[in-house]
Amino acid sequence: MTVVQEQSSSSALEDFNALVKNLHKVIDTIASQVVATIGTRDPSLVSDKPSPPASSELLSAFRKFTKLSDEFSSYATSPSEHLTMIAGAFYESTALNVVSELGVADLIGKERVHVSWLAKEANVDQSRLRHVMRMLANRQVFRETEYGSDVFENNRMSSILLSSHEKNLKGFVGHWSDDGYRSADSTLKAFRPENANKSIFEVHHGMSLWDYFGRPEGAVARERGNRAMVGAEPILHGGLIYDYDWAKHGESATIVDVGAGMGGAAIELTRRFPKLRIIMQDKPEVIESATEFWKTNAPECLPRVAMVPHDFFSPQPSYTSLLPNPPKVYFLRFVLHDWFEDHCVEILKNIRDVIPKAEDGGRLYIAEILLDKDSDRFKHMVSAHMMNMTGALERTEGEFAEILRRSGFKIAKVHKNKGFISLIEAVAVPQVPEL
Ligand SMILES: C[S@@+](CC[C@H](N)C(=O)[O-])C[C@H]1O[C@@H](n2cnc3c(N)ncnc32)[C@H](O)[C@@H]1O
Repeated sequence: MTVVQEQSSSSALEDFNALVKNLHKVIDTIASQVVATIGTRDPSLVSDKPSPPASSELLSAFRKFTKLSDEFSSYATSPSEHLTMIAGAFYESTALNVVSELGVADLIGKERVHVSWLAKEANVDQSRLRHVMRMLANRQVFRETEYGSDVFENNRMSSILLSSHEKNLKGFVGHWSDDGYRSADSTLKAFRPENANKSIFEVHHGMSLWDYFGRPEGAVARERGNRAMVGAEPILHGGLIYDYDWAKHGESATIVDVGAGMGGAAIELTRRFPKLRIIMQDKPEVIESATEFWKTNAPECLPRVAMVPHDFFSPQPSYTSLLPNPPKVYFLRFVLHDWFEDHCVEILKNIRDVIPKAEDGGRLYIAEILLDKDSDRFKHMVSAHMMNMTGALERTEGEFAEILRRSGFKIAKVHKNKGFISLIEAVAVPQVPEL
């Protein structure tokens, strides 16, 4: 055991001063960029207009700010208050789930409405609903016209709970604060050594998330999970689609989106690159929902998309005999973070068997959150959610390098872009290691 030396008060002060200096720096960047770049963003948060895309500099300043301000708040609160806030964070989470399930944002629409009317329409207790609405308004979700007025309206945050919003966050909220919340109840039990190879979800439900999704009683959760990936699009893709030139593989190249889900990424890609083709692979029931989703939301792109039921643990189709232009590019977004390392290797080896050589244009792209020393609360929460639902975690670049090495690939480049996800570009190495 190492004995930790107590930090001297002068070095603690130095740390604090450095933190304040860094915070000032990012606040200055944000302030000047907000004025210069997104001057139209309504600072009162009342507007329901989508925010214009922010610059990389601004997004990176926002990320730094969240991390530094969290650190700063630990100086500003007592340890007991700090821990209480962490212990009680689930109250905000459940409050959000309640308003999402009740459809409060839809009921409010563009009006200003009294909580008594809301409670009547939603058939719930008025004083409890008021309490929840006020707690959320205090966290900038909904706005009470004046404290104590009991009159609420939607704002920029609550507007993404509107069902009419193509990328509404209702699925995400349910997936995290209902399905995730429930199985998180078994966290401590899952930490026992006998459960090391199971996700918390599996310990709780006695079956994996994917098996649960495939059963009739898991249909609601599956739909939420699928919709979560679409709703999370604005948070997650950041620069994935816009900062990277996907057309460099050829204007009408074909990309195989492995474990594509509803095609959250594929929709954006086909919209942005009007000749690009995508082969979307996923489980049959997901492909069925995805087809319906595309018919409603992106019918104009559908002719360039092939929806293919495919289990990524079975050999990849080679497509060579089927297409004049067989695919050279394989893409996995938020797939590997669902799986333990050995499973990831299995999935990637199946791709390795069919992907063209690097010199012939073969490329594997993995879009995932990469953990590093700058990772903030958001990234750690996503990682905790993965540990809960699927057993895996978010990974570092080094951990991906090892998974790729074992699968017969190597990293060619890591593209950092706006937003949370990084894009790992990998190429096949001639020899797959025997492991
Ligand atoms: C976290 S979601 C990511 C979806 C999509 N790539 C995205 O970023 O929106 C993981 C996806 O893997 C799919 N999946 C799980 N097991 C699979 C399997 N054995 N074969 C194919 N897809 C699978 C799930 O159905 C789900 O759509």
